Amino acid sequence: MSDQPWAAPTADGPVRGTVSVPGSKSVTNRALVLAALGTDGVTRTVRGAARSRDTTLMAGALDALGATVTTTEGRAGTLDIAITAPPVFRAAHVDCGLAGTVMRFVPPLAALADGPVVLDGDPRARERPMGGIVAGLRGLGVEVTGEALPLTVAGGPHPAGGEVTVDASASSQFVSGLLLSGARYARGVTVTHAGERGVPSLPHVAMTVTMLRAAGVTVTEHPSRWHVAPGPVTAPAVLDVEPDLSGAAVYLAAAVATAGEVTIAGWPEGDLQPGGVVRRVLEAFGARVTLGAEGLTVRGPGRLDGVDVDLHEVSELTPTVAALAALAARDGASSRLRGVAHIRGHETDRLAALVAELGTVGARVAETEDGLEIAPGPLTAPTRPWRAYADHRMATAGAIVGLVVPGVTIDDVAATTKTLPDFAADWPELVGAGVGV
Ligand SMILES: O=C(O)C1=C[C@@H](OP(=O)(O)O)[C@@H](O)[C@H](O)C1
Ligand SMILES: C=C(OP(=O)(O)O)C(=O)O
Repeated sequence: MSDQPWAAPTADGPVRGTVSVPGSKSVTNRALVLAALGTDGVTRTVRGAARSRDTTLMAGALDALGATVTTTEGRAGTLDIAITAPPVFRAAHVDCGLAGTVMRFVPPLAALADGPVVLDGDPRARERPMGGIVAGLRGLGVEVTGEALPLTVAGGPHPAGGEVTVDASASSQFVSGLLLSGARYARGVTVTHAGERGVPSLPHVAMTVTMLRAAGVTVTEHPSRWHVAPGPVTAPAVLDVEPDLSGAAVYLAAAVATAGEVTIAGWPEGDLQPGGVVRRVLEAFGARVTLGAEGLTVRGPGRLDGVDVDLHEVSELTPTVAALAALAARDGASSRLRGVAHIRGHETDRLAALVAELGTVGARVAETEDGLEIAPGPLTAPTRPWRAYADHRMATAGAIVGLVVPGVTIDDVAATTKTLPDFAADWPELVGAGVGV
């Protein structure tokens, strides 16, 4: 973290520009895992990966476990990461950082190693929920020491697999993690979710299923139950990574907040990420959204509408939506964000963090059992620097607020490198120059 808070640029008019966002960390990290699980000795290339902390951590984890990982410059600032699966994974120490995808996707793969694998991460990572992975692995015949990070997975290298019931209401990544390596378990893996709440972020489980199937794995889906059959894992030789749509939403929010116009180049046609939901959420604020040859374009309204949205399926959008809701409140509109109780276990407790940080600019935000309520009222000069809590999306939420509230500074803009390595340079350029970045 730098000692100096970062001055968030204030927009002196509508923000206009075209933005190319980095590849999705969710797609990249699944692709890296599937390449490392390959059963045919073929080298696979994950093309267009972001140079972000989470993807670097995943590549580092797979390297430590014995995969051959070669990173080269890709097009437009991206990375191409070539991965060859090892004959057998080896004992290792794995740094998960603060990456949910690393801490939940790697332990099931570590069970295929021929020795113990120790996983640890940032201080906050030790507080993030791991129950579904730990209980799930034990139910599948894998010895795990610890209930959260630091964890040791004993290694096998031939885990039995079978059927397991877990409570995945704290994170969809419990399900995704168990499924991703499931084909390499002797009996495959069947995961049933049983919990007080449903599995959040279900489109991310759908992403896992789609990418497994593209890797030749047989997956059967039922409500709250998924089965991966044992068998070969043979992902395509080149795995292309789509732009990160949750990252894109931050740049699009600049148009929504300032009655501007922002285009995201290369908006994906498929439904690997919930792009349609991103569009609908921004439209709820009164934005106009169009998809054309040049990409997805959002035009912001003069006055923002309040929103009443269930973000259970797209919970990682919550900080962005909360920032826009605070701006709508300034226009006299109240908002309600629902279905996101589990984000108390994200990079930070995002509900508490949003109440505290939006409060520093005078927003009247109350935490509910499963979300936030934002009451109408003016925004005022910040009382102190906006805290990022090492959370990329808290940092970008502060930047969105800073577009219209002069004087917002962010204590740790480097937190954005978790998924958006160039944010601290791109954002001022977009806000100030009104040209493509
Ligand atoms: O599998 C994934 O790539 C992700 C799943 C979601 O996690 P939760 O289900 O814990 O919300 C999402 O919020 C996270 O940013 C990425
Ligand atoms: C929740 C998030 O990340 P993670 O993959 O670390 O859970 C996120 O990116 O908003």
